Amino acid sequence: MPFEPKTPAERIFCALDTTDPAAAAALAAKLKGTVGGIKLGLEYYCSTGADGFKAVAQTGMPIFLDLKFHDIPNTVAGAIRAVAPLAPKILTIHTQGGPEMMRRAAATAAEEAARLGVERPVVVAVTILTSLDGRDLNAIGVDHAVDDQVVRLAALADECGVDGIVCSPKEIRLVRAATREDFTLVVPGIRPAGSAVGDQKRVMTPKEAVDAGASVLVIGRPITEAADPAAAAKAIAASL
Ligand SMILES: O=C(O)c1cc(=O)[nH]c(=O)n1[C@@H]1O[C@H](COP(=O)(O)O)[C@@H](O)[C@H]1O
Repeated sequence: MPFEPKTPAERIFCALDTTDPAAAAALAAKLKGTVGGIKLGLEYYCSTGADGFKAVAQTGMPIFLDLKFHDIPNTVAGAIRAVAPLAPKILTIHTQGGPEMMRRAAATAAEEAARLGVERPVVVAVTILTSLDGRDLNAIGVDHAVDDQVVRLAALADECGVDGIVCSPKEIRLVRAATREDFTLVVPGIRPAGSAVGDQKRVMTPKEAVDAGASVLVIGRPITEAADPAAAAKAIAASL
């Protein structure tokens, strides 16, 4: 199930990395209409759980639940069943759990959504985090260049039947060439010209990422730390 946004703004999912459900719901309401959805990740979910998810979901915004599941296949399948009633629009797992884990994750997400009668989440697998560079890969024993490793993991994820991957904007063109046409490419590491890079190492501007073939742009601090987040999101959408 590919993710097919109809407008530039719908491609943008704003990452709300906070522990405060009231603040997250208020910001989600403010961003409604200027972005396609909200991404809730480890910091938020570990602090607020399913109730925190529901607090943001009741704004009506599609939710991308980014918990990057990475464990043995049975445990990941159980975690997917546990979050399935929340019916997230997008859900992350990790390629590095391996082929069997990815296959089980894709199958479980489909089976559980059908059983519950909810829309199936778009399941995407994280390749190499955008905070890593070649030196970091070498430090964990991977001797391939970042590009090569991302393409290898993307092709494996495609083979295993997940809907797409998470990669940095730098690898989009290579991944597009190595995967099926409707593969969903979720891309963090997005920085409008002039904004602080922070802990991200492989970045591009929103327009460069969309021109290269990104399906979804994950953008956090350039929107959430702006004096006027809705205006910042609108300016990014206009730049696309
Ligand atoms: O899976 C992700 O969303 C993710 C993968 C990755 O490789 N890099 C990455 O930054 N992310 C997430 O994307 C968001 C980026 O936030 P900003 O750096 O503030 O724009 C964060 O919530 C990260 O958890």
